[in-house]
Amino acid sequence: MEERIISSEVNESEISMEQSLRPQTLKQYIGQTQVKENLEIFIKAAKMRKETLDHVLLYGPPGLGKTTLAVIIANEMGVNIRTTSGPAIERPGDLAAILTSLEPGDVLFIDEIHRLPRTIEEVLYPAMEDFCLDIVIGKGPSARSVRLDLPPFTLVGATTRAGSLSAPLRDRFGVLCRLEYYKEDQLKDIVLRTADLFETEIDEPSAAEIARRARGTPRIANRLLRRVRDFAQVKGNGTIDLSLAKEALELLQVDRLGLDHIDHKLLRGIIEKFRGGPVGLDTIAASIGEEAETIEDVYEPYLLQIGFLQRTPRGRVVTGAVYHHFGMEVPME
Ligand SMILES: Nc1ncnc2c1ncn2[C@@H]1O[C@H](COP(=O)(O)OP(=O)(O)OP(=O)(O)O)[C@@H](O)[C@H]1O
Ligand SMILES: [Mg+2]
Repeated sequence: MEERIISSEVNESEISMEQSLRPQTLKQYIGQTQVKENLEIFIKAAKMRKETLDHVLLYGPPGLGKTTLAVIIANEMGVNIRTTSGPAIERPGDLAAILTSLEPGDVLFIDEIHRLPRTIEEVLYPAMEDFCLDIVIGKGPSARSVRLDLPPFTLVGATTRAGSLSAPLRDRFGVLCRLEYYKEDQLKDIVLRTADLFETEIDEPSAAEIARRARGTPRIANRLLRRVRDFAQVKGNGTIDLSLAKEALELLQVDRLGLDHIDHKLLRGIIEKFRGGPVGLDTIAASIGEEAETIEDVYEPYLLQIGFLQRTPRGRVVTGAVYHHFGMEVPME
């Protein structure tokens, strides 16, 4: 897959920069009001009772702040966080090693928890429910099972695919938090906050312009800001104003809704080759030379979110908004 500036997934070179931009407290975390309010109450209550926080599942598209929230939860609880991911835990022993090394109250963060192998999931159930671990020692007829007590801990799981989580695992989380795409004014605040951390001067209209093209996603907003800042340094005096921001975004080929040439290819393809649809996902995939799964996971979610695409039982359909966006006439039925 080619690199896209508006990709919601993190690229290698951004990882350390992202870490430095992460808000550290619920107060600093912009948007997601409902999730924040809930967490604030649950955290307060757990602290008053001097208990660990219930297990928390964070789900939603990439780049919306799941990892950030996991770190914040640990900070607000005043405990350590241990981070791992579903695919990193291969054998029950891997999980046992992590669990037995936790301090009471710690947060264990499992990213991409939907990719946890089933055999590991089963080890996790009693750990989540009763803070204990059943492990089998030895092999064959002499094998016996021993029960190990664990320190009480909070599991924070994150996933972009809540639907792929098994029901028994999902049911063991006491707190379910669904992250939503951000609104423009929230993204604007995120851009202003990041610019402040970068010590870059930017005015509100420019921040709003970047926010508008960020596909509801803080990660993309921060990435666009970084590119615009580079442009301002090279072409100007480092300060970002609206005309400079627009010029930079134009060069990045991100249109005023945050769509790039791949989105355009996809949407125009459906209009030109399939009269706007309905057309099956596999047919679209073949016609633009992409994997169906990539379209479904990476390209489509935002287009569905802004109402440019609709899923029907007979396939994908582009909406009138797409014709307007391209300055085309909406065809008569
Ligand atoms: N509410 C927020 N306020 C300010 N910045 C945010 C917020 N949410 C996310 N960010 C910023 O966006 C970037 C991406 O966030 P994060 O890594 O937490 O996303 P994620 O949901 O874990 O993504 P992935 O699914 O790829 O793991 C971080 O650098 C963080 O600084
Ligand atoms: Mg993450």
